[in-house]
Amino acid sequence: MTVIQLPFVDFSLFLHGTADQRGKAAKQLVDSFVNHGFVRLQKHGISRDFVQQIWEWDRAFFGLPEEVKMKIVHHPGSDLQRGWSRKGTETTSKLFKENAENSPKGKGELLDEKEHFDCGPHGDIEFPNKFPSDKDLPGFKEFIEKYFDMVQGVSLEIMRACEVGFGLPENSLVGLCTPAASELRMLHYPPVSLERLETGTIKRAWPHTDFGIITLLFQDGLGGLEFEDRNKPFTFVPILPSGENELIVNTSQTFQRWTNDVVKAGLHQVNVPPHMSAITDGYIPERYSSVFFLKAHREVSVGPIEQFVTEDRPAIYPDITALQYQQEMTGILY
Ligand SMILES: O=C(O)CCC(=O)C(=O)O
Ligand SMILES: [Fe+2]
Repeated sequence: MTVIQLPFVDFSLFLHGTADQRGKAAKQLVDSFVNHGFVRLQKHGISRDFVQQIWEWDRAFFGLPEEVKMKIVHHPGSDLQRGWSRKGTETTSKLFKENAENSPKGKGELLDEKEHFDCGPHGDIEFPNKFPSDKDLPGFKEFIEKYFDMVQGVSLEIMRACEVGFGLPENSLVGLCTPAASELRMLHYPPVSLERLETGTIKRAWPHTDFGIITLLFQDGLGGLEFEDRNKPFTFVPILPSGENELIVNTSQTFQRWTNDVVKAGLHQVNVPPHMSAITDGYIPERYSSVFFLKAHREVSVGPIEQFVTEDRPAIYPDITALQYQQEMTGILY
């Protein structure tokens, strides 16, 4: 049996290399997106130190008393997610009918065993951010805003690499992402018993694809993220933490729509980490991760862009705005 190896791309070659190196790195990135919907980036410009700080803030936020997190609770609906979503709120299983089809019948709702904090761009007027007060968690808002800007910047460089890799005009993708409408998410997966997972109605996250253009992800040392083996649809391969300060990037639905299915969204889930040694007394330890959903500017269309529409490949998706699309998809999650 051959296990798929997800390629590593040294992104510093795109950021700082010669024209030839930039072109090669961009091609590797785009090939991995097309083939797997996923890639791992090394030397992406976010330091190991900074990633450690993400885990510290993750622990600080999720360690707050429930009544403090309740002050910024997210209310389910089609509005963009802001503030704290408690366990059992977002239900990724609803995004793919295969989840219900594959589950043991009559076992009830398929829930995610996770809580998260979400925020949008600074000073978002349409969907205001909800941060804990300075009294409840001093420094959190400042850290998150700095992190947002940093990772939005890396995302736009990845979009530039996609422009080069696909031979698209400069700014044809980057220009669709400004002003920023992206979302940053901090995640906590509480400890969970194997017994509970074995009911077949609970997963850390059910197989799903994300709604934005691309998703940038850091996971802690425990692991658990898995991507689809496209040779065997709806089966999954773990992305083992390599210890290399890697940034995992997956393609999402807006990219699939823009490229008229040339770049398909990467299907993924969060499962029991593959090393059984991580399991103590029948419990899987808690896990932290953080994701950044690069989103198109809200007024931009998520229909196919002109370079991906030809006589042989007519437009598959309708022209609706990124905001309409996002709200439609968010509503399905509850
Ligand atoms: O925690 C992870 O590794 C994945 C999270 C995820 O897929 C999501 O929030 O969309
Ligand atoms: Fe996801």
